[in-house]
Amino acid sequence: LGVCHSVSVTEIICVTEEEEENSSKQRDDGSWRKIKEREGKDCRQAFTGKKTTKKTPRHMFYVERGRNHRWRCVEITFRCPDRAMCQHWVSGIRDQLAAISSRPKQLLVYINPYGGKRQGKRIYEQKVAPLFAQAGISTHVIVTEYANHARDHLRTEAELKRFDGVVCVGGDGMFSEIIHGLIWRTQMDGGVDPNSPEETLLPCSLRIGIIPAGSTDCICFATVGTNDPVTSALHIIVGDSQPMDVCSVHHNNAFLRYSVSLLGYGFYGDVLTDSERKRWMGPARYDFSGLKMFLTHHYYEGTVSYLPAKGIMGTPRDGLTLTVNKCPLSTVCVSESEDEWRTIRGKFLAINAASMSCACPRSPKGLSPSAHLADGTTDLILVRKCSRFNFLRHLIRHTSKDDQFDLGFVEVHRVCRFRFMPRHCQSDSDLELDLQENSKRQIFSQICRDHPACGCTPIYSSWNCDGEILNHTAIDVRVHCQLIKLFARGIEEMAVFEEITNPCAI
Ligand SMILES: Nc1ncnc2c1ncn2[C@@H]1O[C@H](COP(=O)(O)OP(=O)(O)OP(=O)(O)O)[C@@H](O)[C@H]1O
Repeated sequence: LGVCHSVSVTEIICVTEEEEENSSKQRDDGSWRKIKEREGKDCRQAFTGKKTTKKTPRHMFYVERGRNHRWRCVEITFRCPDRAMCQHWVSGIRDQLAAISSRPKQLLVYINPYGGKRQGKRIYEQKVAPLFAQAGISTHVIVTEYANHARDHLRTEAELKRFDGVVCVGGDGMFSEIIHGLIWRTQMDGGVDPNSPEETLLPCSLRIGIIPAGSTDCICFATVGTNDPVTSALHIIVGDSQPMDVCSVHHNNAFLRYSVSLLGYGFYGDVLTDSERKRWMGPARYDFSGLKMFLTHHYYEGTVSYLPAKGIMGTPRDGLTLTVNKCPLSTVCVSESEDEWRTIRGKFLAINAASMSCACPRSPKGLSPSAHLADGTTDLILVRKCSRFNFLRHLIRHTSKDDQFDLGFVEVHRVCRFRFMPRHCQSDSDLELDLQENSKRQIFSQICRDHPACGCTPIYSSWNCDGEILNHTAIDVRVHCQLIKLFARGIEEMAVFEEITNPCAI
């Protein structure tokens, strides 16, 4: 082997004492070889070790990192001629593992049996439950029976004090249920009114783990770097913690939904609305609706106001992608005085707020490549009315190295709060002002827009809130810094694990 010379204790899953019957696997030269690969598991159970001399054995245990951020559980067998020495090592490692307080011991698990390809239960039972058992984690498993079962259970019934974390087995919709239940419950228990956008919400104490088993697993991909149930299970076992911002979306002082990834009006709202009508097409519906909405080229008028974030590290265009440990731990948001607000009125093809990069296998850079998970901000991207050709240039840049914001009709602002008011909701005085300012031609186009039957652009779009359609178009959005925590660590850079400098390494 000879490649890895140390392993961090924090990445050991467990130690067990081997039976002596395996002695046939010992080599005469005093070195140790891989003894088994566990069948039926994605995780290879390799176990290697090497004695440098007969009397001074050395041990290596590690979570093996594969390609594309995948982790596998690696098992190493060490045999020692001196039984007391062996037991000393085993108990020493066990003591160190027990001292890691961030590792969960009790988990509440929700499985959506109907998410994705309906494999949630099988994935959990075959790939995840054995790893939890091996790591000594006890679980309370609930297989959901209807939509919002997990959310409602968390809101009212779940005995949260018994658990160190909540795990959801499913897709982004299931994750959304979990955060809605957990955040709501935390506010209720703490006496905070979740309806008011002026309230600072209380952070949730329980961490959330995502075992990807849906048709869209974007949150898992953006926080772990891959959609692999074993990798996610191992991040949970080692007790990773990744704080994450959450946007609360309100309409007239009433809470609508929470968002952690994308809030999109115009293009992305229309694509979602159209694709929901074509569920029978399966995942191909997103491509179909995307092409259709690109060709229809609708734009929408309205007013965007935002509170710029200050005191933060970085800008939406600094090219710094999110990597492990690089996210600023806290943000100083501006004092919310009214004169700090900025207002933009116009015609937009898309208004997007990306609270994370929104990277996915199709768009590895994502909507806002430099968005951070936990800095208390969201990147507000405004795509003004432009030609189809220009809009296509912007969209194509999401998949290339070119900067998608480096176009005259696109602007991006890092904000901690924003509001949107579609033009048809504006007050009469606002509309009058507009009419005076604008030309006669625009008055006609307004009349035209009020009668969509003529085939002109409809007057309003819908908000796509993490894959759900909102019932209102006039919204008030506030970012809550690090409101939740995930069993994840962001996306690791190679250097992080090539060079193990942890003093706690063996
Ligand atoms: N037992 C259940 N029966 C029906 N629906 C459920 C059940 N449990 C959860 N759900 C709902 O199923 C929806 C989709 O679940 P999930 O996100 O796990 O899968 P998905 O395949 O990624 O979803 P989507 O169809 O949105 O791509 C969620 O919004 C959730 O509320």
